[in-house]
Amino acid sequence: MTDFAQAVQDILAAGQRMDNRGWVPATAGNISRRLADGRIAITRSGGHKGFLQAADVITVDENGKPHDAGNRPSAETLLHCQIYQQDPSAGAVLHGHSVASTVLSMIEPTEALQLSDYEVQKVFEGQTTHDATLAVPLFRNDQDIARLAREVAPHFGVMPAGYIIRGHGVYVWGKDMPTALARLEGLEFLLACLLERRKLGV
Ligand SMILES: CSC[C@@H](O)[C@@H](O)C(=O)COP(=O)(O)O
Ligand SMILES: [Zn+2]
Repeated sequence: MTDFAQAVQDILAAGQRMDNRGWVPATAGNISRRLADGRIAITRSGGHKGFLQAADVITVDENGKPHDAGNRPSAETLLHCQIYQQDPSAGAVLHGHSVASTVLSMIEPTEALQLSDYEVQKVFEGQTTHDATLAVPLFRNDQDIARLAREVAPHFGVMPAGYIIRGHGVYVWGKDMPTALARLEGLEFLLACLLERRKLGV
């Protein structure tokens, strides 16, 4: 199987998994995988990520330009390209719109969601104990993706392999698709816990 064919399988399976968990409502979310030759396999813009077909995955260069000019990649392709440029170890990027990430990022007055005392924090690199604090940065939503990317830029190297756009959703990445999926699942679990606690007022 070619690297691209494997990436297509990875992306379709990730879309189904994210849809099953309720993280990609309507046409929300986008998914990509870096190929060994440096190209990026990414979802087309606008499709439902739970029902992706092989033809819904296309390739772009490191700047987000589609190799076939007729293809329209995800509207947020630049955010994926930025992650691959800033983190050479990144091999897969996932973006979803869960209820917890949307609601918590809208009501949090500070610049980050602080997660501590949770065992599951350890899905993120550098988190070796529940005693540590995982600070997931929050960025203002912006339809100008290049401007949004400039807001995110200074945080690489400081933030964990994930961030949240307010009222919008999460970006998470990892060295490969299983790692990115595990981080997304871990982060969504933590956000769900935080939301429950806010509802309980504790
Ligand atoms: C349901 S609207 C969501 C979009 O505006 C966007 O945020 C999104 O996540 C999906 O965009 P896409 O261009 O399909 O990758
Ligand atoms: Zn989105």
